[in-house]
Amino acid sequence: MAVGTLVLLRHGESVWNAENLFTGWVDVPLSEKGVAEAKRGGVLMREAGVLPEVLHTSLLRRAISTANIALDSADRHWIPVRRDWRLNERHYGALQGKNKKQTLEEFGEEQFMLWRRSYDTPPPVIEPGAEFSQDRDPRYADLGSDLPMTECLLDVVKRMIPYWETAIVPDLRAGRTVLVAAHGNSLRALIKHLDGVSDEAIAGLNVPTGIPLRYDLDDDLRPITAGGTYLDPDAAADAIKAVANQGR
Ligand SMILES: O=C(O)[C@@H](CO)OP(=O)(O)O
Repeated sequence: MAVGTLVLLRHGESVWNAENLFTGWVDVPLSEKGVAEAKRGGVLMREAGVLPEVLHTSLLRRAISTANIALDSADRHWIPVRRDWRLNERHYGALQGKNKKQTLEEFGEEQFMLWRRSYDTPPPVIEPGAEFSQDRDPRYADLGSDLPMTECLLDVVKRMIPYWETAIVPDLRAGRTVLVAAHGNSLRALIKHLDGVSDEAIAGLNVPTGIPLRYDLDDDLRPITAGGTYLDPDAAADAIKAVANQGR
């Protein structure tokens, strides 16, 4: 049986993206612009004839809302859904809730970019009980020692791959069109895995909000077109630059 189609969708702009704050696991809603981006993401899927048959999301409302809005505008609001913390955004540790511009000014470009984009340097850990910590959040009550207090991208790869292999791959092997609605850094982890991007090169890879990225995969689950295809390539190119320049 042919392997199905994979569609990756980063949530639309959140209110904290708009305010330039590190977000991570903090459960902020979409901004008005983010809602519009999600709707347009659904229109792009419908127009391209990319019709998801199953949805996988994180446990965060910006991804959940984006998927609901996009699928509604693609007339696919009825498909089955699985949600898992393993698709959550990278936990940003003690940086959660901090302003990116101020952090850049306080710590300098090199440290700022290490925390944002290095593969294996996590931000400082968040204190349990801190305002933006998730250690008392009931949705993560069963995680035990898996609950992160900070994460680098390598940590995200390690916790995301088991979900990819046990939950998403079986849907693809069954020939389904699979929508994964997630986050900038959890999708970077997945793209790294899919495209075999090196630890160094992944630092320069950014994912725009709200623009579906389509991957057709061969029998070995390798992308037929490296990097996949954005359903609106021009808008994606502009938005990728904006993400790369955040904090400036
Ligand atoms: O704040 C975050 O959680 C992420 C995504 O918005 O930011 P960055 O792109 O800086 O990793």
